[in-house]
Amino acid sequence: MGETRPSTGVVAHHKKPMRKLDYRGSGQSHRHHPQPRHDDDDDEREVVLELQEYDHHDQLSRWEDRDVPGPPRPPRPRGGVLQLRVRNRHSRSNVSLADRLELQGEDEATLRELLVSLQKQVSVMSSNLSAKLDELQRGDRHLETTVALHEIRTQLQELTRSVESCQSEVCEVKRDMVAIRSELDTVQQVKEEIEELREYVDRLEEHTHRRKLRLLQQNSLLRDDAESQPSAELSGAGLKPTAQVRQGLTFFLCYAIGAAVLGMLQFGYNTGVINAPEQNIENFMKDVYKNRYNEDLSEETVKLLYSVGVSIFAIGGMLGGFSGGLIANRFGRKGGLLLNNVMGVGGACLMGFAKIANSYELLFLGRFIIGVNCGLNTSLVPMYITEIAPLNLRGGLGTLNQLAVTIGLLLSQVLGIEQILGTDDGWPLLLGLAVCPAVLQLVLLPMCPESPRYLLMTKHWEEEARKALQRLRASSQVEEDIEEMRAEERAQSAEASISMTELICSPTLRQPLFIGILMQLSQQLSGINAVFYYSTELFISSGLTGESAKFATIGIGVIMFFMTLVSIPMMDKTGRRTLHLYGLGGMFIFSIFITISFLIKEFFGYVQEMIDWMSYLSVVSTLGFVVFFAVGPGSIPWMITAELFSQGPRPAAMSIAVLVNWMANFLVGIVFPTMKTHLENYTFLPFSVLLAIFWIFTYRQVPETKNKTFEEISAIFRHGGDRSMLNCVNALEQRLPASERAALMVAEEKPLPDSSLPAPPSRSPNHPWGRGACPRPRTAPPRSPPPTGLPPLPSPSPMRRTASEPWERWAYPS
Ligand SMILES: OC[C@H]1O[C@](O)(CO)[C@@H](O)[C@@H]1O
Repeated sequence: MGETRPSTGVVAHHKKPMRKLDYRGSGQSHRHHPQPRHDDDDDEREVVLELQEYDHHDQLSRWEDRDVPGPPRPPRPRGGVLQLRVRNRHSRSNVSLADRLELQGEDEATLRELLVSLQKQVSVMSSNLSAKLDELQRGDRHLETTVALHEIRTQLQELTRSVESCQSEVCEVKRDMVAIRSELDTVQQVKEEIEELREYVDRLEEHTHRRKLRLLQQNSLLRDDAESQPSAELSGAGLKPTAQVRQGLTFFLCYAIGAAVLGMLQFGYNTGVINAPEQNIENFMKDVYKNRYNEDLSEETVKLLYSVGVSIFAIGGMLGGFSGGLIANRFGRKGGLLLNNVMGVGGACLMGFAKIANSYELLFLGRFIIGVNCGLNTSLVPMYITEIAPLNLRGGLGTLNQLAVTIGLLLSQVLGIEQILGTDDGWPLLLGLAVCPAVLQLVLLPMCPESPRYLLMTKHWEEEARKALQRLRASSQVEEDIEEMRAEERAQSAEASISMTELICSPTLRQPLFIGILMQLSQQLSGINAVFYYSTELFISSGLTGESAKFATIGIGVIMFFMTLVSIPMMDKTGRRTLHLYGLGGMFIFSIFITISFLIKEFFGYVQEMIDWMSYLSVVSTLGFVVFFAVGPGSIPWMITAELFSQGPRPAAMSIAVLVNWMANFLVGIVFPTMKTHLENYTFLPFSVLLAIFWIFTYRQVPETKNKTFEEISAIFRHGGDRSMLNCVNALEQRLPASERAALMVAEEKPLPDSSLPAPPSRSPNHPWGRGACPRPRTAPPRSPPPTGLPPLPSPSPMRRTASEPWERWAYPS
């Protein structure tokens, strides 16, 4: 009974022929049965092992050669087929028994042999089989790989499509790259041009610095040599004597400053005038009330009414100070001052006639109007002085603002004593005398020139500006000043004026504005007015008699005046920042001494000697406090606020800073009595703390403005308020060796050839912005070079040559 397995027909396809392993045991070992073998004979016992094997590689390669994705392929045949056929010869039925027995022994041995051989064969087969299985398994992996490859192929095709679309994108990107590259070239070109422009500006700045240096040195040299050197020597050195006159104190400069500071005198006078006749004014109020309502005013109400009279002045001051910038731009510095005097006269008259009119309301109104007048003065006068002063005298002349304030204060203190006008009949005249500075200024001011900076940079009246400068400098050689103004104008993009909102929002102007405000606060919150308003009381409370306390207060005014006078020459030598630091530092120390003197009185008041000593200490401390105020914080805030800004933002900045000053002044006046009640011996301690804070702030933030042009000061803030520049007086001065400085003085006095001057960079005609499209929107086409040989300068806008409005014709008679 043969057991067969059908072999698969796929065999025919294989390259490798079917391998047929034929193990026929009978033919190998049995000699008794040499019968021929018949494959189909079922007597024969045979073992046939057929092993069919596919050549998978062949099959795979044929499939894989088909590159067109076809229908799903049939599953591959799994490996090969093993056929094992065992046929038993003993299955024949016609064999005899003897034969059978004979055969049995043989057969057993044969069978055993066969079995052994079969076992061998099976083991060979099994090892073959496992080898085959291994192969087959490898074949499986091939098949799986094929499927995977198919998938990969599909994905590859998709990938190909994506690559194609990517290629088109790459083309586009390439085109963009080309465009970007050309733009980069353009940017590079622009960068180079900016670089050139920057170099040009640097050279221009250096040129201006050198010119300034020459002017400064001329002045100091001429001052030193005026007595010792013959004029021939000066001209031999190439220095024109006119230069000395031009940058020095000319008659018109002194005249104009004298006329202007009357406004500050007015401020000082009205600040102090109300203190001395306090009792007389309160009597007047009581009388008026009694006459009107036929009843007495309570002491409290009188005090309240009096404090209204005092503080309404500060409220007017705030209003006037704040509107100063607006007035300065609309009517000019001189024009504004002239108009302001109308208010000065009006306010003074109202106060002077209040008693005759039997009305304390008139007194209040008069105080308010004179307050507005003083507020405007504190804004306009420092602005005017700063603008007309030559660079090297700006500090000293700026100090005259405060000197005038102290004169006004002193005058009011002296005139206010009982022996002069501090009486029930005298006080209206005392207050009404405020008409004098106003009238005097009305008379003097029309002859003064308007600020040339205002004329040139705000109004663009070049001719008027030149004339004004010529009068102020007493020379026709004013081109250098004009040039400095133009440089400033160019640097600020010809901004005629800047509004307050623009000022507050501008990042470059915010820092100087903050400094300006803090400087004003350092003046008022130092506690100076606490001393001024309440000094008599302070002295009495620290042990002085009423009489000596009054004289000590006048003494304070006198000291203040002299110290301010002394500080004038120091301003342009030592510098504003340094003096302000000295001033605040000294005030801090003496404020501590004031507190100590109060404490000594508290704890050792029972010892008479101690009381005497303490009175002495308190007077000396207060005087010291005032002396140091005069050194710096008295005058510097007024001038430095004007100095910190260039022409455009200056009026708006002054308005804000002056408003802050008045507000702080008002605050101290209102709060100090309460402080005294609550803090007692420690009343001055808050001022000490504030003084320390202001000192630190000044040290860290305030730049030195001495000998710097407005443009140079603005540049400090444009460059981010570089701390290293804070105390630098003149960067270029320090960079130049002494020999070069001396050479410059001589060489630069001669007109400079065009070639020695920085040449403005020219823009290529194919510049990407196009010709003339360079972003300098506010400048106009260049004009012809000025005589000093500087490069062509742009003019900000068409010049209006003459005054046209009625007030202008009145203010600037031609
Ligand atoms: O000189 C003292 C006076 O100076 C001011 O500070 C103005 O500069 C006044 O507020 C003060 O009364």
